[in-house]
Amino acid sequence: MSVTGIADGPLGPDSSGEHLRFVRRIYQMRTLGLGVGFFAVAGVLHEQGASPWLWAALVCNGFLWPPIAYLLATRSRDPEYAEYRNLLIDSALGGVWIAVMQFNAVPSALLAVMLSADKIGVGGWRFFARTAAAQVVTCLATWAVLGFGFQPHSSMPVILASLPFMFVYPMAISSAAYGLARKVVRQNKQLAHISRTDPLTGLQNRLHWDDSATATMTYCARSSKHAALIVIDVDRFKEINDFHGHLVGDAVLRRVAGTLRTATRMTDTASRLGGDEFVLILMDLDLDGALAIAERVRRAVEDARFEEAPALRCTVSIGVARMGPKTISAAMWMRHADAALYRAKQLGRNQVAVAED
Ligand SMILES: Nc1nc2c(ncn2[C@@H]2O[C@H](COP(=O)(O)OP(=O)(O)OP(=O)(O)O)[C@@H](O)[C@H]2O)c(=O)[nH]1
Repeated sequence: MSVTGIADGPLGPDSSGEHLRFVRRIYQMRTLGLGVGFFAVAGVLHEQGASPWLWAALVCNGFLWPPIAYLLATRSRDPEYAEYRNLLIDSALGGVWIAVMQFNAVPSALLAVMLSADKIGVGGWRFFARTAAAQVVTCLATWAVLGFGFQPHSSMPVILASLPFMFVYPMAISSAAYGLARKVVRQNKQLAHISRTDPLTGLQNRLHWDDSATATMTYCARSSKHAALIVIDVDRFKEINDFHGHLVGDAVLRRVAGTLRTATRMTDTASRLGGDEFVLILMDLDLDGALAIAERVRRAVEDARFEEAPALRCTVSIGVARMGPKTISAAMWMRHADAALYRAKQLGRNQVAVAED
C-alpha cells in the first residue's frame, strides 16, 4: 500500500534546491496517503484475521517507509532520480497489498486509483505506465504466492475504514495541484516581466517598445490626444567606458534611467533600446510639453555627479518627435525622432532637437 502526491514534473539539471523541495513535497504526500491508506487495508486484514507478520508489514509500509524513502532520496547523489525510484516502489507495494486484500473491491480500487492519479501528477502518462506495470507484476506474483484468493466483496466496516483515504487524499492532491497552478501563474508573470525588462536599468527593453508605441499611437489617434516620442543618447559614451571603465558606464546608464523615471508620469513609457540609447513615449502631451520634459532630462543628466568618478560630467543629446497626422507607424515615428537626435549630435551634442513633421 502506498500513495504519494502531485509535484512538479521532471526538473532541470541545475536545480538541486528544487529537487529537495520535490522530495519534501512527495514525503509529505506519502506520509499523508499512507497514513489514511493504512486504515483502508487494515480494515480488510482485520476481517481476514491476518497473521502478525502481515500486520507488521502493513505498519512498516504505512509508517516506516515514508521516512526511509525520504532519507534514501535526500541522501542520494541524485535525489530526483531516487525519488522516482521510491515512487516506483510505492506502486509495487500497492500491487502487493491489492493481492493480499484478495481484490477487496473498495480499498483495492481506491489504492489503484490513488496510485495512478499521483503518478500521473508527478511524471505524466509515461511514468504512470511504468509504475502501473510494476504494480501489476507485484500484484500477480503476490496473488500466485498466496494461492489466488479472490474476495471482492467489501463489508460496511471496510468501506467505513476506507472513507478517510477516499476523501482526505484526493483533497490533498487537489490542494497540491492548486498550489502548483498558482506557482505556475506567478512564475509566468515573473517571466513575462523579465522578458520585457532591461536588467541593468529596470526599464522596459527594446522587445516591448514597439508594442507600447503602437498602443499609444492607437489610443491617442482614437481619442484625438497628443503624443510625443523622445530619443535620448548619451554623448561620447564610448569614451566614458574607455576612460572610467564599464562599471562607471553602467552607473551612468542607471542614472539616465532614473532621470527618465523621475521625469515621466504613470501613463508615459520609458525604455532602454540598447547600449546608451533610451526612448520615452509621452502620452497626452503636446510638443511644447514634450520639449520641456526633454530639456528637464538634459539638464538633470548634465547636473549629475557620480561617487565612483567625481570628475565625470556626462551629457545627453535628445531628439523629439510629436505624433503627427502622417505618423502611421511606430517605426516611422522612431525614424523622425532619430533624425532629430542625429541633428542634436551634429549641432554639438548636449542639446534637444525637434523633428519636422
Ligand atoms: N557600460 C556599458 N556600456 C555599454 C553597454 N551597452 C553598450 N555599451 C557601450 O556603449 C558604447 C556606445 O557607443 P557609441 O554608440 O559608439 O556612441 P557614443 O560613444 O556615445 O558616441 P555618440 O553617440 O556619437 O556621442 C559602446 O562602446 C558599447 O560598448 C552597457 O550595458 N554598459
